[in-house]
Amino acid sequence: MLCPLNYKRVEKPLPWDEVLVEIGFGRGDFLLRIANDNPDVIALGFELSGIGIEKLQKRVKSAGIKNISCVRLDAYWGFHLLLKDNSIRSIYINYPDPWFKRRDTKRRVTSREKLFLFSKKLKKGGSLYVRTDHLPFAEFTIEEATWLGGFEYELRELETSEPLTKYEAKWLSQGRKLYQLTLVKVGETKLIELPKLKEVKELFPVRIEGKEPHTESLEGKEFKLEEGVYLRLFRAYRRPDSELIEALLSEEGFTQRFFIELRKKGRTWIVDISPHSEVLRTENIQKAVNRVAEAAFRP
Ligand SMILES: C[S@@+](CC[C@H](N)C(=O)[O-])C[C@H]1O[C@@H](n2cnc3c(N)ncnc32)[C@H](O)[C@@H]1O
Repeated sequence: MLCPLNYKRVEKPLPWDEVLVEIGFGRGDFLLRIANDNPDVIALGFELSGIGIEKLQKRVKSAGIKNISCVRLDAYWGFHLLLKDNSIRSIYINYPDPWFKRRDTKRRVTSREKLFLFSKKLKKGGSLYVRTDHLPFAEFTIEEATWLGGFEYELRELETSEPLTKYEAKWLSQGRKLYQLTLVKVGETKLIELPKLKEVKELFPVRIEGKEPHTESLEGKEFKLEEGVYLRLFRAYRRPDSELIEALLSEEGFTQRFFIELRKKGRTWIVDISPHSEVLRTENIQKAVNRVAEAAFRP
């Protein structure tokens, strides 16, 4: 099993029909434990921190655990891109960032859009377990789940002296009260429209004959490629026969940062994703290449 697994390269969705998923595994103590306790099931972890991924990779290797996989990706997009509907037995979220301010509630890992997606991917009867030291976070999650429908819930105070994770140890040492919220998928939810990321098999370079680029004029520009899809260009790096421009593409909130390369071959310039940038190949990445080629060679 790959840990880390490169979500840009794998066939999607992954072929797994029975998965345990942890969101934000930190050091990985809990993920290792559920993998050990359930050797016949895949335990998949999503984590944004590269350090967390590296630490887990080392521990998985040295312990010789075969049923763990991990991905460095926002769990929301991980669920969206990688997991089959009705394939998850349990989802675990231990001590998520609470995003205290009301205006930040959309960022919370249990906002209604995310709960909707989790529900789609959970098997019927499957559960989402959230541990937190922040009671308003648990109450927020209950409000969101109640609005959505399709879940039963139980909220209880945790009585433990054996920490499961780094943050659990930290909060226990400070004498904080801890809570466990369990949401069980019992039926269908209200529908929420999900973003559409269209992957393509291949990206095609653009060829421009007999003109010279002026990437300097693109620095700092922003383009709307379609509704909800924005391309922002940063610094350009120029040499006589090759130029690079740094780009950020946001597709309904899924962001990718990469370089677009312009390379001269004879009288032809070839515009393509730099071989040093690996991207998730989407229709909009192709549009970004096309747009840069068009704009860079405009007289
Ligand atoms: C407060 S720490 C808790 C870590 C660990 N679960 C523990 O209890 O010690 C939250 C972790 O979630 C990760 N994280 C936050 N948002 C995430 C997301 N959308 N997808 C994946 N990981 C996320 C952060 O990088 C961080 O490691």
